[in-house]
Amino acid sequence: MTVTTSHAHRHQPEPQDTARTDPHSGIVLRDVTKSYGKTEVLKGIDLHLDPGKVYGLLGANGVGKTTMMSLICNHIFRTSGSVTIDGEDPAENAKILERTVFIHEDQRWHDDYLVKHILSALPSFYRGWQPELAERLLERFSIPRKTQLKKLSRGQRSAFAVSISLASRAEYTFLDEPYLGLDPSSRNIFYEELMREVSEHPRTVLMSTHLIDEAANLMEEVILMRQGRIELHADSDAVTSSMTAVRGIEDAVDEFTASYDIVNSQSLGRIRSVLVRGSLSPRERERADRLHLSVETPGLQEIVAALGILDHDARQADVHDTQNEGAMS
Ligand SMILES: Nc1ncnc2c1ncn2[C@@H]1O[C@H](COP(=O)(O)OP(=O)(O)OP(=O)(O)O)[C@@H](O)[C@H]1O
Repeated sequence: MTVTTSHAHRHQPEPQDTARTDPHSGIVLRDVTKSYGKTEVLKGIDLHLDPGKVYGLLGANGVGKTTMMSLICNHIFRTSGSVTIDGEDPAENAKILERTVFIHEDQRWHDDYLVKHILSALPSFYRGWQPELAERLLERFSIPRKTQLKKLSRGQRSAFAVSISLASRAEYTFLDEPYLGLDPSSRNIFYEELMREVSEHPRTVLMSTHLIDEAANLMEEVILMRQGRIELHADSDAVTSSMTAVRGIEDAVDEFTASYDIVNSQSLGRIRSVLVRGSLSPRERERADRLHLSVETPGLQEIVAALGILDHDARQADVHDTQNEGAMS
C-alpha cells in the first residue's frame, strides 16, 4: 500500500458521534427499511453522514451496502422510513441529485459512444464538473479518449468510472466498489487522487470496499453493516482499538480469554488466534506476557472479516432452521 498520508483532514469524532451542529445538514436516514418481497434487506437504518467527511461502508457480501447507497441516491425506493440530504428528500429532487454522484461496479454507460463524447456530456449532469481534472485523470490512468466505451478493458472502465466520480466534485459521492477491476497501481492512483481531492475540496464520500486495509487510511469513520443493520459507526481508529487480538499456544490463550467476550477464534495446529472485545489494561498485558501470548491491536480488515464469519454462521443457521422447518412440515 503506497498511500501513507495518515488521515490528512481528519476530525476526531467520538464513537457513535451523532451530536451535530445542524441536525439537517448532511445525509440523514431515519428508521429506513427495504424489503424485496418478504425478505427485509434493510431492517431499520438510522444514520447521519456529515458534510465533508469520508466514510467507509463495510460488511459481508449481501448485508445491504449497495441497497443502502442506491436508496439514498434514489435509484431504488425505500419501503419505509425517511432519507434527507441537507434537509430535503432526494426522491425526484433534481436540485439535490445533481450534487450527488453514485458510481458502482456494474455501471452502464452508452457503450457505443467514444470516451470523449461521454466526457463532453458530463458537465451538464454535474454542476461542479472539473474538465481539467478529468483530463489529468484520464492521462494518469492511460485511458484513450478516442475509443468506444465498449472497447475499454474492465480495468479501464473502472478507471473511467472513478475518474468521473472525482472530476464531478459532487458534494455527495457514493462509491460502491468501482475500483474492483483496477490493478494495484491504478488503485493507488485512485487512493492518492481521492485523498488529494477531499483534502483540497472536502466532500462527503461514502465508499464501500472489501479491500479494507489498503483503503483504511482514507476512511475517517467506518460504518459496519451486519444483517441489514448498522452494527457499528465510529471513528476508524476507535474501531480498531475496540478489539484486541490475542495469539499463542491454545491452552494459554483459552485460559487468558476465558473471561473475555470472544468475537472470533481460529486455530492452526496448537496456535490459537482470538479476537476479543475491549482493550487490555496494563495489568492484563502483564498477565498475557506471563503466559507468553502476543497481544496486538487488530487491523480493520481482521475485525470486519471476523464479524463476517459471524454473519456467515448466522446465515447457515437460518438455512438450517428453514431446512428443519421444511422437514417437519
Ligand atoms: N433486486 C433485488 N431483488 C431481490 N433481492 C435483492 C435485489 N437486490 C439485492 N437483493 C438482495 O438484497 C441483499 C443485499 O444486497 P446488496 O447488494 O445490498 O448487498 P451488498 O452488501 O452490497 O453485498 P456485496 O458486498 O456482495 O456487494 C442480498 O441478499 C441480495 O440478494
